[in-house]
Amino acid sequence: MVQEKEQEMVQFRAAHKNPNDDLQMMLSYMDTKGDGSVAKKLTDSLRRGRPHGLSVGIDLKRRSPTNPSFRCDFSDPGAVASAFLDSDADFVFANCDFSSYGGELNDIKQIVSATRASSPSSAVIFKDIIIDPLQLALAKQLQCDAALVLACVVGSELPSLLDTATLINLPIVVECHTEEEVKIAVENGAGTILLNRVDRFSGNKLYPDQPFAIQDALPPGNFVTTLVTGKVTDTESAQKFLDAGFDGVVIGSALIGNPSADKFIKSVKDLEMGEDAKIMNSIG
Ligand SMILES: O=P(O)(O)OC[C@@H](O)[C@@H](O)c1c[nH]c2ccccc12
Repeated sequence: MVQEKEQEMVQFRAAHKNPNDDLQMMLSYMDTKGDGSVAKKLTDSLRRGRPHGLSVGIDLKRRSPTNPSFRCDFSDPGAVASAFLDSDADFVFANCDFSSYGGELNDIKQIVSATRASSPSSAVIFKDIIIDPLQLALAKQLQCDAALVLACVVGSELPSLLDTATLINLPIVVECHTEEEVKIAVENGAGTILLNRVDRFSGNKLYPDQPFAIQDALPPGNFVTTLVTGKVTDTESAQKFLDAGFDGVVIGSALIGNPSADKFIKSVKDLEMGEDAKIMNSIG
């Protein structure tokens, strides 16, 4: 996946190499309008379930690299996004990487405009294999509320991508698998961490309890927004994430193309933190 993206980026960089190019210009100047409202919108949307409930995000994908049997050929991604938001989902990941997720730029435009129209406070997060700052500028140009960066893909480039994101005032969601990745992300100022339970390096194996194992790497005081993803298919595990203090879950194949999706969203959103967990989380 990363190699394919590298190839694709050769052309993309060439198309945007002129210093007067819109994306280049965006990367060259600090966004001085940054007053914290962009970050606040994202946090509010990702923490809409708080103080005692979970938020639900949708991974709007037609294909899944971790689950080859999944496939859903919707033609109007804006309408699909609106339908999920009407069913009380809180935010949407819009997929850009065609070969892995079956998304494309036009999809993102449609998802952004449909979301602005039907649920303006809901965040749209640009999801791609991000390896170049130009992609952050693209996410900003498409008016996404944030972009996803995979810690395992960018490695030592993570701090500089986070700096670029700060410069252009685009919040970043950092996807992490390990405690080490969480530490590096947090040390470098990441405001939102997405913990993925599916490890792409070990043949897409599911580690159901991984989020709990790496929670210690998060700073105390709820400053960082935390989401869990990877084969979230039942309310029992969602309840555990809620009690452990996570803010939300991101769900893909269990919702896309599922005729009972609205019921599943409702059942997750109806969960309430257990009494012991309320005490623990108010201290932690
Ligand atoms: O519920 P699923 O089909 O397991 O997929 C969701 C998610 O784990 C996966 O698509 C994913 C991996 N990384 C992400 C980052 C953002 C959104 C979604 C994802």
